[in-house]
Amino acid sequence: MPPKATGNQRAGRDKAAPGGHAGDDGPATLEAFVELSRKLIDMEKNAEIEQANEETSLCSPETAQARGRALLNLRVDDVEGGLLGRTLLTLVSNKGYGAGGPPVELPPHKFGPHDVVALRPSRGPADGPALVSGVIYRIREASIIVAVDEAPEDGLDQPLRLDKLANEVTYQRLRATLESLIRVKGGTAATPDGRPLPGGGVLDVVFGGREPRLVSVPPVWRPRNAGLDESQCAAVTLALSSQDLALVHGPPGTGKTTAVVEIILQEVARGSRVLAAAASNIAVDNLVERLVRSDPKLKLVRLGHPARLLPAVLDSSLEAHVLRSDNSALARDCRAEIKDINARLLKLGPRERAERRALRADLRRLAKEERQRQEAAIKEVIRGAQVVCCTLTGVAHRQLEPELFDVAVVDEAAQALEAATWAALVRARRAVLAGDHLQLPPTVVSDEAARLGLARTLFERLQRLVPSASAMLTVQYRMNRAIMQWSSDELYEGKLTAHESVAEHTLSGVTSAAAAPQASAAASGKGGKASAGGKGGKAAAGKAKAAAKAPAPAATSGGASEGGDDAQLLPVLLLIDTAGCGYDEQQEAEGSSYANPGEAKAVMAHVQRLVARGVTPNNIGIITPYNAQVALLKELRHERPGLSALEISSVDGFQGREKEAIIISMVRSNESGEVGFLSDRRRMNVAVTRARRHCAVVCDSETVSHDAFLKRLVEYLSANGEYTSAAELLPGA
Ligand SMILES: Nc1ncnc2c1ncn2[C@@H]1O[C@H](COP(=O)(O)OP(=O)(O)OP(=O)(O)O)[C@@H](O)[C@H]1O
Repeated sequence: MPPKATGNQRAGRDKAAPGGHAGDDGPATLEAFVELSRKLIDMEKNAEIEQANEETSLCSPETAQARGRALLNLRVDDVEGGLLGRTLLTLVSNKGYGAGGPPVELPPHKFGPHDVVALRPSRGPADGPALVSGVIYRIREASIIVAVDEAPEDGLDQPLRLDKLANEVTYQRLRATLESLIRVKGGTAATPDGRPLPGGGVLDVVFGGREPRLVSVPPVWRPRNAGLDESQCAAVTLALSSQDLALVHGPPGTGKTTAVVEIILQEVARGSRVLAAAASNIAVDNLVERLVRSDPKLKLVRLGHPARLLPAVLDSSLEAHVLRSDNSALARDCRAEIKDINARLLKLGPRERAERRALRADLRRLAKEERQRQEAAIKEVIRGAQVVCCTLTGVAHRQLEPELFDVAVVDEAAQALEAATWAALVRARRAVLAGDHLQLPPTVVSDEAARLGLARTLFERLQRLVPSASAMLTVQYRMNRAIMQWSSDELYEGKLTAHESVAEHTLSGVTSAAAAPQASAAASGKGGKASAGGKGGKAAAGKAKAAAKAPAPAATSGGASEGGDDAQLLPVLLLIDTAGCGYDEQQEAEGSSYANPGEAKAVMAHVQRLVARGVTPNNIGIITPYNAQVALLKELRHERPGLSALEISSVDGFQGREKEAIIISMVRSNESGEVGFLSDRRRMNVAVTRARRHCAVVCDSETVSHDAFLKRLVEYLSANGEYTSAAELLPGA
């Protein structure tokens, strides 16, 4: 049974660290893997359905809305054609309708782009028939745009509710992949026209105990991207030399996608046909954008529902290619003729039977021809593509069934379920997997399924199983060295180095000089000093001393006023300690997410201090592992003018992204030293490494230091950055 407090499996639910399977290499045989996976996928599907039911149909509409799974009392503000034949419905709140002003902000919700949703009458039953279902195209503060195949003719002129639907297709496809794996091993898996699926070589490495093979002489290749570093070049060489399987391990900011783009371009240059896939639409789009930018002549097609694609890649979509094709023009002619015949049919009298029959026969013939022309257009575009890009779920789409590839390249492979990854691998002779198993694993709703291995990825397993097939990228292009070093030492055996372009960069490089004088006044006397108040006073004072003794040069900002007050006020690393401030955590009434109102105020005080120093809000991100704290911080943001561009999200929401300044709110503060999933190394690794120039951690050092890993983080921040007590940020609070 899924946890009650669901709402979000990614954040807010405190559970054992997912993927705590160190040393567990998973089932040894393919048969055991398939059997276990079938069971775990069913568990996961049931957990997701149960979660959806609990949060929607089994509770009152108001509770469903409070849990973020439903939005009530909406109205359609706009119906637009476009998006390659789909219809876009813009939904806004009915509240305040008619008052003449702009639509009011939607209540907090957990809808995200690409979610499958149903639109129903607000007053009807939650599990009643939908007026229409579709995919979320865009989300704004006051509106949600849903892409549907066709707008319903009736029913949109009443108060509406929007519900998130469980997406069962994903599970059906995962099961189908598992079945095909058995057939690949037996040599009986084939395309519809009888060609055998080629993924057996990779299966032999993973389940047959065979060592990955390399060509005897590594191929010579001329980089398309002249700026690749040595470790990226080595990864490309390994991938091009591999005869079955290569892994690219890319720690945060090390240019994993840059290396993947180069691998794909090199493969195309030597005549390979490439399947490029990733678990999420956003990762696939990112890859498409980068590939098209690197080689505008590349024959590339992006498969997927247009609502799920970024506008920048729509031009590469299958639909856009098909619309441009000759077959498509002929199909359009058929459609025009069909329309014409239908109009003639309407005008015929009841006696003109023979003519009616003849026109009907014409209609059938034209409809068949239109379908055939469209299918031919689709086939032609896919066949002609050097690179086919789609999500791992999309690989199982009917349109790809007849297609085979020389190499399957999977980006963000450490965030993909193993069964999903195999969908791509069985379609190609060779595979390249890129990812970082030391960042967040795939999202799994069922705790039990995660515990039994569903969150363990093929990438993670292969890192241990065949380390010789893996190349690690070691130069990072994001973080100041002081931010990177903690992550490097804790998770990457100290192997990372900071590229010189970022190693010393600080917030002074992105502040507007105009704001500085005001800033000094706003923040004067608050940086770099320790407070000694309340229950944590002693510890705080002790740590402050340590920090004062060892301020690393790289850990404070330089820039215009090197060494002066400004430098002190914009440190690279900052620990804001709430120990002794009495900011106790609070657990949600329903569920197990936590919030900490006192800590939230301290976080916002630091945001304002940064803004006063000239850091623009769009350069600042707040990361907190708990949904309840995300909601609380968003309320505080709303109360403060000028902060709408400040991003506040769970760790998952920030994976793969970066900000100049990151503030981490750890939330947990209790007498017993409970830290929940804060102790997940991978979660904290992602949080810290989103920061380019400034990382502030707001926490109760006494509580979190009960965990050895977090204690080391607190000590690292104290020793290499500045320390301040939250009491100093909020005097008199
Ligand atoms: N060899 C290089 N020289 C200079 N900049 C680079 C190089 N490789 C990557 N970068 C830069 O580093 C940043 C991160 O690169 P990229 O997006 O490829 O990394 P990633 O590893 O996929 O990122 P993430 O950490 O989000 O997974 C980008 O701004 C990119 O331009």
